[in-house]
This record gives sequence, C-alpha cells and structure tokens, in this order.
Amino acid sequence: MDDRVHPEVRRTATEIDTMEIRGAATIADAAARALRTQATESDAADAEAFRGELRAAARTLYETRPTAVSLPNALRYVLRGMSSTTVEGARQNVVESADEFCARLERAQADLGEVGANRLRDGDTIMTHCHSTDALACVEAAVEQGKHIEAVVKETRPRNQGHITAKRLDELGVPVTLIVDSAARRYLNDVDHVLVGADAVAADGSVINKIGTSGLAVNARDRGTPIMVAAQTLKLHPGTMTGHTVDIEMRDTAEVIDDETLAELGNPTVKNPAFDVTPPRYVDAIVTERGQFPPESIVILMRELFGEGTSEPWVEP
Ligand SMILES: O=C(COP(=O)(O)O)[C@H](O)[C@H](O)COP(=O)(O)O
Repeated sequence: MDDRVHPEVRRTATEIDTMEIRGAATIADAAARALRTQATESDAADAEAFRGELRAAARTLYETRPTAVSLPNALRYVLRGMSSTTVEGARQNVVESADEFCARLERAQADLGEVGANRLRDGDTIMTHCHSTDALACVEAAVEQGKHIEAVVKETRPRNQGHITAKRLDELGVPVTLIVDSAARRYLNDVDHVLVGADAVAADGSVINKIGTSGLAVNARDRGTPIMVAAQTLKLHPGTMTGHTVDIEMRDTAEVIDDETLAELGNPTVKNPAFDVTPPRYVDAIVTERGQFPPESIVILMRELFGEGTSEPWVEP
C-alpha cells in the first residue's frame, strides 16, 4: 500500500471493497469525499508531489470494485482540474471539484426522480431488483406527487440488497411484498413496471446491473411488462464508446455458501458473479436527469458528454 494515501482514503477503499459502502451512486459519492480529505489533509511539499498523492489515492479507490463506472467517473471529475502550480491552488481545485461533484450527484438524482416518476401512474405496482438509490428516487418523487405505488421486491441473493429496498420503500409508505428471486416470473403478471438501477450503461444501450437483472428483463419482456432503468449520466460508460467491454466483478464464494456446507456437498465449484448485462432490446427506457431515452439512443447523450475523450487520472504519467 502506498504510504502517501491518507488513512481515511484507505478506510473508504476497504468499505467499498467489503460493501459496507455499496451501490454505484453511493460509491461515487464516498470516493469523491475521500479524495477531498486527501487534498485537505495533504502536507505535500510542492504541487507535483500533491498531484502524485492524489493520483495514488485515486488508484487505491479505483482498484476496489471494477464494474460500477460511477467510481472512475467520480475520480475523473474530482481530479480533472488540479492543474495549479501551487499546493494551495491545487488543493482548492480538488476541494471545489469534489463539492461540486457531490452536489451535482444529489441534484441529478432528484431530477432523475422527477423524470422517472412521470412513467409511474397512481395505483401502479413496481418490481425491484437489488437496491438502487436512482430507482428509489423515482418512487419517492411519484409518492410526493400523491401517487399510490406498491412494490414487489426481489430479495436479491446472495447479499439480499432487496431487504434495504424493502425498508426504504416502507419508510416512503409504499406497501411491499418481498419474494425470493426465483418467484419473479410468477409475480410479473401483477406488476406494471420493472424498475431497476444500473452500475454502468454501455454505448449500445446495454445495462450492467446486479446479477439477475437480465433474467428478470427477459421474463418481463415475455410477459409484456415494461422495464425501466433509472441511471443518472454518471453511470454512462465512456470506454464502451471505443469498443471496450465492462468488467464483471466476481466476488468471494463465501457470499454464496459457507465452507462447512460446501464440504458436505462434496466441494462443488461455486461461481459468484456480482453483475450481468441486459441487452438493449429488453429495456424500454433509460431514465436519466437529462430525460428518458430508448436504450439505442443513449450513445447520442454519451457523445455529448464524453465527446472530448476521457482521462485516467489514477495512472502515473
Ligand atoms: O447493482 C446495484 C448495486 O450492486 P452492489 O450492491 O453490488 O453494489 C445497484 O442496482 C446499482 O449500483 C445502482 O445503484 P444506485 O442507483 O444506488 O447507484
């Protein structure tokens, strides 16, 4: 571990890795705040040393989880302006960018919520997968508009993030039916929308989200249930515009089964992919703070946002 990295940054990195901090937007917010701390606490001798420290901190955060593109997008945003020739100037650049990033994230989620809420009618029932703050922002805005919304919540094995969703929806006054993942198809007849978030959206409109999303979307399409993805523009993956694919995180198999039970089963191979890819043909709308898009047209927004290319500020020059 690089000893220039502030303990607070290391702690954030560990918490992202162990999923105490999880969900794409929340990870991005925590990473921006950690870089801010690195900047405010730095005692670097000159601006070059300061930039080296910030790059090292960004690398530590970048290397935690590979799939949610909000993380590298956050690091890029916060470090893009640290060009000053003095430590104080560069520090101010980072602090201002981090504050601006966190404020924009919050605003984007609220704006996205308003856009998504317009797709929900009074009396609608949604089905959710995993826990997405962007998706919940749509429900919250709909409830604030006075609409009665109900929810069928998939528990989302192996980590049961559906429990977090159930709790948040209950706090919003939304009646919840909790189901095991494999019961989703059975209940798709009873719901008006599938509503999920995204860890990344690719240039072709594919949606990368919690494992199980693609199967849910295929089943929903088969039943004629619309599939709505709530994803602020922070989730758009610039690398996919030049043909790169999104790395799918494989997590520890201990999340699926404990060693003792595994041994009783004769130690079969266990796989634990955290995310999957839903092709654009199974998605009806991607809801962002900039409006809603059919998945195939998201690339137009991406060209507008990333037209000038992107940097990798965690790489040493
Ligand atoms: O797949 C997950 C979380 O996976 P994990 O629990 O493995 O991090 C969420 O649907 C997206 O990150 C979107 O969340 P948000 O809308 O809050 O950004």
